[in-house]
Amino acid sequence: MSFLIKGVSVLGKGKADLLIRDGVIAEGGAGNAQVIDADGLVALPGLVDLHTHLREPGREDAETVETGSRAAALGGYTAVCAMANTSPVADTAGVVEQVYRLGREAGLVDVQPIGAVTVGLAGERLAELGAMATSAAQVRIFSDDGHCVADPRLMRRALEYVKAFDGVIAQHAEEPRLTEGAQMHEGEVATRLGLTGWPAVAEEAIIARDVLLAEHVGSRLHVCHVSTAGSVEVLRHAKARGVKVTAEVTPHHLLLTDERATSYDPVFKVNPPLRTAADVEALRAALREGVIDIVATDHAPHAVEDKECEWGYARPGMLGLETALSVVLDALGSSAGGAGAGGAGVDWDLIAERMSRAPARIAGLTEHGRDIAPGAPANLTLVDPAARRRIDPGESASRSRNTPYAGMTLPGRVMATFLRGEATVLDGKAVK
Ligand SMILES: NC(=O)N[C@@H](CC(=O)O)C(=O)O
Ligand SMILES: [Zn+2]
Ligand SMILES: [Zn+2]
Repeated sequence: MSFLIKGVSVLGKGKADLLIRDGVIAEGGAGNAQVIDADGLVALPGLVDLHTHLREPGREDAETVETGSRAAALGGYTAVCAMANTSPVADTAGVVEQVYRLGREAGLVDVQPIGAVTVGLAGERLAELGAMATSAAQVRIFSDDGHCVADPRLMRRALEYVKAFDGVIAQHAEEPRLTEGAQMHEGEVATRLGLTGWPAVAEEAIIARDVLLAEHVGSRLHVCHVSTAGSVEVLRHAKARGVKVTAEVTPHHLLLTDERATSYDPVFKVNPPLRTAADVEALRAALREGVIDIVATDHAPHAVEDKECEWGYARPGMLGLETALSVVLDALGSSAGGAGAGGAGVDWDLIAERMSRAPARIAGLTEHGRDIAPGAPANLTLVDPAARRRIDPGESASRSRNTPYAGMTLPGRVMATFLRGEATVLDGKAVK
């Protein structure tokens, strides 16, 4: 199968024809390639998500590897890293290999399993990190996400252990003693609503500790879902000292604030919680500047009974894969004076760096996040920057419906996605 993508603007610059053949960006005659009219479309390297919850094994009613992969492809992704908080937990070679195999079978994106740091995410003893690293899934990222590796000695040992194979520990930074019973961001809104607060310092204290630990042992640390202005300052300081730390921000923390909780709609309940407008501004600036390296979705599907209940009982987490690029275009566009018609003013190279190249580098996914040039694997996505779409939860390819953007109109639309030269999305629709 080959494709000729006609008149596409690669990273928003100029116009070119792209030939895809035998899984790579090719040169030469188009032959009998299927022609795609890409007038007005922007080509980006396929997006890479470093933080996705696929819920399989264990909660296939909320998401499966296949449904989550389809949502990812529709969002422009060609690779996702699947978090370990499944049931059973992905803390053995057997479970990570199962998730890896399910991803290959679905064939919609490359699914790279993340291994748990501790057995059962219990924070008591290290999981079989080496066995997961040498398994068929070749795990390089380890995380207890959903839980913080709170014990500093365990965190130190995990950081030391993964150094041998250039692995990285992705930390969910939340000091558990400071967030007992927490329901939302600790601040004015929480006081008004009478909900227990999740203070910014619970995140910042763990990041500060962990960058010092990473510096001490010379290992790589990745910080999940950074949500506060104070965390940005800690990261800035660590990076200036040369600590090997990278960080992510979610689309929702770039767009939404704790004011959303006034609706008491649990769709806005998430960990870490939605913060203040000042935090949102700081996160946007940090992402532009590079203090925050990447956008990661933290796509967290939940079944209806876990979300459509009282706030206090609802599980934290929200969908993200299908809306991430649009939210980022909206968030980065608006404070830069507004993305113009047809995406004028969008820094596409920055989008490619923060949503494809840098996450691919952190995860060690060498086939992704490559320049769109002859010989490179044809992992790419075509975006219509002029489109605007109203988000309808019923249209989601995810098995869950907990999108916080329902009814909002967002810029940009993914029109096509290619994984190793095979179309996974065409005309804005999933191919299989
Ligand atoms: N983000 C969330 O609120 N929830 C995540 C876990 C996590 O990312 O901490 C989940 O697994 O549902
Ligand atoms: Zn988390
Ligand atoms: Zn998560």
